[in-house]
Amino acid sequence: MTKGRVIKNYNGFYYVDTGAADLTECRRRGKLKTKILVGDELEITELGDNKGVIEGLLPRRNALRRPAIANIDQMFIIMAAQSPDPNYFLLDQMLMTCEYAGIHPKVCFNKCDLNRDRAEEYRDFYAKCGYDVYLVSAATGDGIDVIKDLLPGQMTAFGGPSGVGKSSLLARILGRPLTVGRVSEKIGRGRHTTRHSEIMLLDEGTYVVDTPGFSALEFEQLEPRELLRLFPDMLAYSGGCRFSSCLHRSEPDCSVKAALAEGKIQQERYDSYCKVLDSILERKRNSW
Ligand SMILES: Nc1nc2c(ncn2[C@@H]2O[C@H](COP(=O)(O)OP(=O)(O)OP(=O)(O)O)[C@@H](O)[C@H]2O)c(=O)[nH]1
Ligand SMILES: [Zn+2]
Repeated sequence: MTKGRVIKNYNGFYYVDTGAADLTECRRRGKLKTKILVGDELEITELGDNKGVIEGLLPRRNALRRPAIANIDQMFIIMAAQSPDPNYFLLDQMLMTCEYAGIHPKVCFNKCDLNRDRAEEYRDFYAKCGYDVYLVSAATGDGIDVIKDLLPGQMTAFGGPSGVGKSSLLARILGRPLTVGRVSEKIGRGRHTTRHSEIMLLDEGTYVVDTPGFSALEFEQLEPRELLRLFPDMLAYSGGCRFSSCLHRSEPDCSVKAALAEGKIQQERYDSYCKVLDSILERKRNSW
């Protein structure tokens, strides 16, 4: 049996990178019931002629829901320093979506040529929350090498809201337009312009994946108690609350609110937490 990773799912076939020069075109065994995602690591039986059968999935380390991608080693949330202007709640929602998937993301501010001061403000803020923040400009090339150096041996995903310059940034990082990939050359399909998630194989063991349609979870569906886990900077202070059921909103003797008062938790983060908590509680009230 051979181990490999699903790079692309197309027309019912899974294209698997086994480290060989060519991808292996696989179908799944009928008895295999689990849904297979792009990024999944699996065991295949090779049938020769770059064809194979998927025998089973290796355990998943994490999985994004939208788009569905498994086993992301690192994820960058891209924001713009300006146009579109960043905002804390939007970025918090994207960070929460990653944390929910089991991914502690990094943050990258693009368009720093337009407003470096604001990018630095955000960098300092999110560094205090425990996130690595990178300042770049796809226009000038500033900071791009630092990102490139983080890629070898990893599967890296890039996500972010529309218009932040994700395509420009990826083109800079990859040194070529996003719509032409080595993967599609390998499959022999040449140029393609569809934007479903497809992993680009840069080098052995180095993958880059775009996340078209990446958007925040519908947090209303979460349980109130699940929410704090999505804010690692606040979770760290929750151990000392008087009530084990504390939602850190209006309960007395709350160690999260104490940390907020002492400036150990930043107000904007707590505000994001409360905003989402309120929408969850509102949904619960309405469903009774
Ligand atoms: N000043 C400046 N403009 C940039 C930079 N990066 C991208 N842009 C511009 O921002 C606009 C959006 O860039 P795209 O790369 O298309 O952005 P995108 O995030 O892929 O956009 P979607 O396709 O909507 O997801 C374009 O007009 C780019 O020229 C940058 O670093 N600085
Ligand atoms: Zn509390």
